[in-house]
Amino acid sequence: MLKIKGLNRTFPANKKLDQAAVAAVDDLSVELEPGELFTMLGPSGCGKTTTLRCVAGLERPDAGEITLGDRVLFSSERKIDVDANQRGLGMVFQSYAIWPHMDVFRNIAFPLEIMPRKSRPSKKEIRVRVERVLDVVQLGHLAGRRATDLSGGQQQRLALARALVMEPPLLLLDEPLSNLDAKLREGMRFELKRLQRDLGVTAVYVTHDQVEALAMSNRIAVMRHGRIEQLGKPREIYGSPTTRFVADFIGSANFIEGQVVGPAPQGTGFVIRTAFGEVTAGSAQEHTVGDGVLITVRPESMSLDTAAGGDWTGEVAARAFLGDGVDHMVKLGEVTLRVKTSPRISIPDGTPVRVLFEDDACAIVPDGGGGSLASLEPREPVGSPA
Ligand SMILES: Nc1ncnc2c1ncn2[C@@H]1O[C@H](COP(=O)(O)OP(=O)(O)OP(=O)(O)O)[C@@H](O)[C@H]1O
Repeated sequence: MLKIKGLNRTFPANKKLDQAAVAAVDDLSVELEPGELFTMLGPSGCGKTTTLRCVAGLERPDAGEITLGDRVLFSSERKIDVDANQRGLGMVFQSYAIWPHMDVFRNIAFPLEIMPRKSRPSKKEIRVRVERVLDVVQLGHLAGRRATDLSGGQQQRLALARALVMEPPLLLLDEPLSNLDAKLREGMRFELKRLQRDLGVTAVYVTHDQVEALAMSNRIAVMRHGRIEQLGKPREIYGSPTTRFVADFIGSANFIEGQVVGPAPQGTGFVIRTAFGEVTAGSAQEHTVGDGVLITVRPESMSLDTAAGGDWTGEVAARAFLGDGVDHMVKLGEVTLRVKTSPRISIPDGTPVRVLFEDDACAIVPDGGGGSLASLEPREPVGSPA
């Protein structure tokens, strides 16, 4: 499958525009498994699109090697750089450029019709292939409609059908759902995943939307500054972030500083003393008594008790109704914790509350990455006032 080795792409400085050089992709290596949906996730500017464009052949890397099966697509050492249109990859980008003057059928057939004569399928075969992908993306009943008369979601499926009709060994998807409204985007996530799985096509998916990445991917590479910060299954990335950056970027983690008191009396993990009380936290690493650590806890792994008093007592500072729950921002001294409760619970601002932790709620962040504590304050709740 796709193998990327030591990929580098630096955009040179531009003195006129007063721009410094940017290492958009910095020594990136990764190997995809056949049939997987592999997501590159990260904030704007972390190098996701540049990596994808290098694979597509739309961007020339400075160094590295890209191979697909036993075909070398790019190698700086061997001076190989296969043209984009010779790589035979399927691509769906954010702005899915459909041809407005053609109907749905022609939009899909066209890439086959313009293939070089010796590899071009017969007219009959083109028809069969187009009808098959129309079926897959469930647009068969709209084959004769003008592409511009389709809804956003239908246009998106059309773009996908046009990529699939080429029967590519690898599908490259760059934020293909970002132009759709929230409801449609959610539906398309599952549809896209179903299509990709049913067809058994390997896909590289680029997004900055962590929910999308968690919902769709077999594996996620969280990227930062042109490098992969963590690579793993969605559950691993969410449950066991290995750096502060990943914990903060995926979901809406809380962070609390503390000190190791000793091993937990039961099971694995350590007892951590914090300014607000003690808590047990799991860890993939060894720690000694007195170690300063940072623990992370998910908003949905805590609950609130209005019979306040004792350790972990704070005050509700703000709330936001999210539909499937209520985010309570609880102020404990200098720290604000985001606690997600069931939608039936709404505790008024100013109420003293005690924060309770589920078993295995807390994990010690190994902290391989940077990010100051100040930047790790929970973001404002997104939702309407509860
Ligand atoms: N043609 C270019 N010339 C100069 N700098 C560029 C060029 N293309 C990208 N960059 C820079 O390279 C870095 C990585 O960009 P890239 O588009 O790969 O990021 P991204 O993670 O896909 O971001 P986004 O989610 O905003 O698309 C950014 O700092 C960007 O400004």
